[in-house]
Amino acid sequence: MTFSLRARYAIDSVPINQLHGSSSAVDAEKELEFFFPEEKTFALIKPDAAKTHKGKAVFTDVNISTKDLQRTLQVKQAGFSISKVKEQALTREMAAQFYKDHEGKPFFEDLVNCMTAGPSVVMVLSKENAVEEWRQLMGPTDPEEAKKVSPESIRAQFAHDILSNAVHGSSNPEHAMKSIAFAFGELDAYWFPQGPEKHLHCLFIFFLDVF
Ligand SMILES: Nc1ncnc2c1ncn2[C@@H]1O[C@H](COP(=O)(O)OP(=O)(O)OP(=O)(O)O)[C@@H](O)[C@H]1O
Repeated sequence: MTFSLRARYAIDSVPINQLHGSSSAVDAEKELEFFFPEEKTFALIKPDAAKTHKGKAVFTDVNISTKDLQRTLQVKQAGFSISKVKEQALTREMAAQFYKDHEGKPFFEDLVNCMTAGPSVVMVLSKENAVEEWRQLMGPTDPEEAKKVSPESIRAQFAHDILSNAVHGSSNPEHAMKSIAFAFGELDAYWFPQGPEKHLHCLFIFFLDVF
């Protein structure tokens, strides 16, 4: 004989109706968003890496199914949704503005040159704790250090050197919003619907009485 979850818990003298299941895919999405809010981060594949790896590598575990897939690096078990992606060639003014915190440092001119050497791939990535997790996935700034402490990271695998280090990721949520506005416009930074790439895979069930 089989019992439903509700029936089984009722038999165990736990108040009935303590389970909830989303009544539709739309409700499930709303409830998931409520309990597991997604964060957005800004990610950029720098010109050298975008050129070198163009067309031969893919984001394997990201929910993306567009032709832009061809232009991204291979990232395993990342679990990000790519909400926005496009190719963009930064001007010198844009690159200098983007990295203005580093103005005056000895590598600043080289950094601007590196960022304007060709088109970059810019993306908005969504996931719970996206900012921190993308930075972990990138690895340390210097690929030599990345190879030692985080050999699976993107920089350990794809960076050329500390300057031409394959990828950028926002360092905090506020920077992420500013960079998204910079690349995609204000509206996109503060509101945009989930992209068509985001698929709902799970049925959401939670216990109402556990807290
Ligand atoms: N010592 C250095 N020599 C040459 N280039 C450097 C050096 N330090 C940093 N850079 C370049 O400047 C960028 C910004 O440096 P930052 O210290 O903010 O590192 P990061 O936060 O790991 O990188 P990013 O801001 O690109 O995500 C680096 O990604 C790298 O391209």
